[in-house]
Amino acid sequence: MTDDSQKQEWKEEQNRVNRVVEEIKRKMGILRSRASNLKQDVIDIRRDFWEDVTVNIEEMDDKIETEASIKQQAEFLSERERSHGQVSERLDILDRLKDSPYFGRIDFKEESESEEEPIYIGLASVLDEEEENFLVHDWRAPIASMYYDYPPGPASYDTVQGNISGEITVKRQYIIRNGELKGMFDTGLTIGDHLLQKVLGDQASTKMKRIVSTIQREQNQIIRNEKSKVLVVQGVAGSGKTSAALQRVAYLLYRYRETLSSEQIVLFSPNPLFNSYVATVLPELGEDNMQQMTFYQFLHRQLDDSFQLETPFEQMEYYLRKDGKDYDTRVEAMEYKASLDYKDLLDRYINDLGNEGIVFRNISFRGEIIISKKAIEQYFYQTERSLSIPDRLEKVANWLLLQIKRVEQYEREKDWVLEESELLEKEDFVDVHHTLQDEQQFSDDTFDDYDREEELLRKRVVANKMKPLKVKIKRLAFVDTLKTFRRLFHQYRTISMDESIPNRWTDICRLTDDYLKDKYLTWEDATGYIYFENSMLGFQSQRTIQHLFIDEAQDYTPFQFALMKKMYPVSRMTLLGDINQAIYAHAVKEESLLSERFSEKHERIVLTRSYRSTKPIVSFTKAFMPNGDLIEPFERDGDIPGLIEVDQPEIAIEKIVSKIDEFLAEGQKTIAIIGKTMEECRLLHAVLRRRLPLHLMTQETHTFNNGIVVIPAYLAKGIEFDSVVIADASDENYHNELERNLFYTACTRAMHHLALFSVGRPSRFIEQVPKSDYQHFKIHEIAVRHNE
Ligand SMILES: Nc1ncnc2c1ncn2[C@@H]1O[C@H](COP(=O)(O)OP(=O)(O)OP(=O)(O)O)[C@@H](O)[C@H]1O
Repeated sequence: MTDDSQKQEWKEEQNRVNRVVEEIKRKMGILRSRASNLKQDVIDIRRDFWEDVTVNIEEMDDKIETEASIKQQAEFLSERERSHGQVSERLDILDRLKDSPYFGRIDFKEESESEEEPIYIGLASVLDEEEENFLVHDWRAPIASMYYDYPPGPASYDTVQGNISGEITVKRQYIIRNGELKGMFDTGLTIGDHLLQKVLGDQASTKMKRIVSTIQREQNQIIRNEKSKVLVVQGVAGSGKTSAALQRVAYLLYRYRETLSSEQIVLFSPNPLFNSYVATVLPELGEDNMQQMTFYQFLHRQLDDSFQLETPFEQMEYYLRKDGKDYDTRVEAMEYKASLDYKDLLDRYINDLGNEGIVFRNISFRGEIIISKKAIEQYFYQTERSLSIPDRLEKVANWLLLQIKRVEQYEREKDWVLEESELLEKEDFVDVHHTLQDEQQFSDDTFDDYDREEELLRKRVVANKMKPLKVKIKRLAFVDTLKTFRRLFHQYRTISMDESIPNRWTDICRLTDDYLKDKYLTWEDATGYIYFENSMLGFQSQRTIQHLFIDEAQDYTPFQFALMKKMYPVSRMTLLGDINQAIYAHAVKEESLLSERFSEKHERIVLTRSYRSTKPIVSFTKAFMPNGDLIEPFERDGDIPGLIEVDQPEIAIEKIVSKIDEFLAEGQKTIAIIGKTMEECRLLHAVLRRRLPLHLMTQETHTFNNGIVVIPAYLAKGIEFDSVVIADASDENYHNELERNLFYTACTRAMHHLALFSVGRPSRFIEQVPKSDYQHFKIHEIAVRHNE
């Protein structure tokens, strides 16, 4: 193309941008006036609400009419509010589009057509003034999929009517800012390295970015996958798993907008910090956020307040300290209780409980046992054995409610009832009075009014008193689930040792019971207990949830996954994770959800390209991971990582401070000093806070700001920083297999710079990295003295 024709083309493209922006602005004008009319409507309806409804509650007919009138008015109001909400959302999207209406274009010639048609792709669709043709297609529209899937040449896409094929003659990318064309590239197979280079070279932020303009082909397969009930994504660090997951949510909400809403989607995230990190992506894409929670929150909300639940991070700290009480026993318990073998053991126990062993509670009223646990037990074990335990308990509950009715009749005659009737609420008296009046309409007999009133009052007193008891019975609180669960660790303590039972089983039983006695649930016990409780009392399944996303899926145990399947029985699942970032104790022995042997029927997508970090950082980190050669860096240049080895912690601190000063001088915005444990981080924070402005991130931290943070590796999961400092990369700190993964996780948080410090011998993992891939400085005391 000659210079002139290039200029001409640029001009034409800019003219088109202008036309589209004009149309967007015109539409915004219309919407603004619609929004203001709707707002005025809402204000008027609210102000005049009670004037516009006919309120008359004297007669039954009037009452019904009044209710209908209120309902109609309320519906009218909520319809206006809803419309106002929709118009505002559309305005928000158009506002974003007016600065950058599209980012891509393909010229597509359908097989049956003679001419190609340019398809412009942006964040959302825009129609022309006549509302007939698309000026911009939503990136999630079926036709837009070709932009992500094909280079110029033959291409096709699926529609509800079937597959449409043809040829892409042009594939182009744009950078448009404030309505001005800043860049334009014709691209080949991958979506322009140009643009990707630029986006990836930008600084990290405390909020995750959307990636719609540069989605890669393999990521697009995840985003648009509709076939699989269970989709497993194994992707190396920084390969865009979380990004793909979030764009997938946006895609699904668009694709199934008639039937799917954001409340029907749940994302399980690794820590509370991550929740806020990803919270802005969907709103920026014009969609509402899905429900987000950590697995800890999920389990915690199912326990009553009397339990104290250990967090996974506390378990991790215990594991990493390596010197806790009963350490070996507990570690073995962590491994075993993660497994499906343990779930089988629980199932076996639950099955046995169908014949004997459930511990029940006495039912007491006013300090007296009214139905003994023995009687409940007898009743339970007489019920039909072929029924499930929850069904049998339901029968017991019904029986108990009948018994309670009898007790109620009997209690009504007692003296305490009359005394307490004086404490009744005013409404109770009014109610009783009304009942009496109603009764009198049908009888002339008035001489026993007084007796009848007392009778009604007594009934009321006893009913009020019994109410909480009935509620508890309906909730099956007469089963002592905890005691029944604890029995397992007594009853099965000397269980015949099959292969799956761990060697330290007897000790595990003792230790488990010690914790449970104090109502302390260790993290490894939480899933088992909740599974047990739900199996006994009936699963509280969430049938409305259609899609479940599990990020960092490698950290979930097979048992946890089995529990989720029970809790979300109709949900499709997208599991995303990286086997190399498995950092929990159970991962040592147990099958991961991401391994090839994962027993669930699933479709698997593997992502091997790492986008987050510069090529030198990826080369450094892949060198010490098994199968690291499968990790492909994205071609983005940067400094090679530097390791400073010292023999005194004080010198390490000095060096860390000067490194961070360097980063700050370069204008780096987010800097993380990553430690292995919280204890290490607290120490670092205590020493460094006098020298640097920094924040300590703990498991309670829910948000973070630009600047310097001190954070343990396990809390930095899923997030990224411009520069990362590994505070102590010594062999003492990182030498076993889980520590390898922890170290990998920590280093791969860096986008642009990675600096490591080691007090004493550097980790054996660093020794696996070719010398040419990092700079190694040794500063020993002698040398320092010498320098002085
Ligand atoms: N197609 C893409 N276009 C632009 N940026 C991308 C793309 N894919 C990934 N990225 C960027 O790469 C970085 C890593 O992405 P993301 O956090 O989704 O990866 P991940 O696989 O979940 O990482 P990890 O497992 O290490 O937490 C982010 O900054 C993201 O914006």
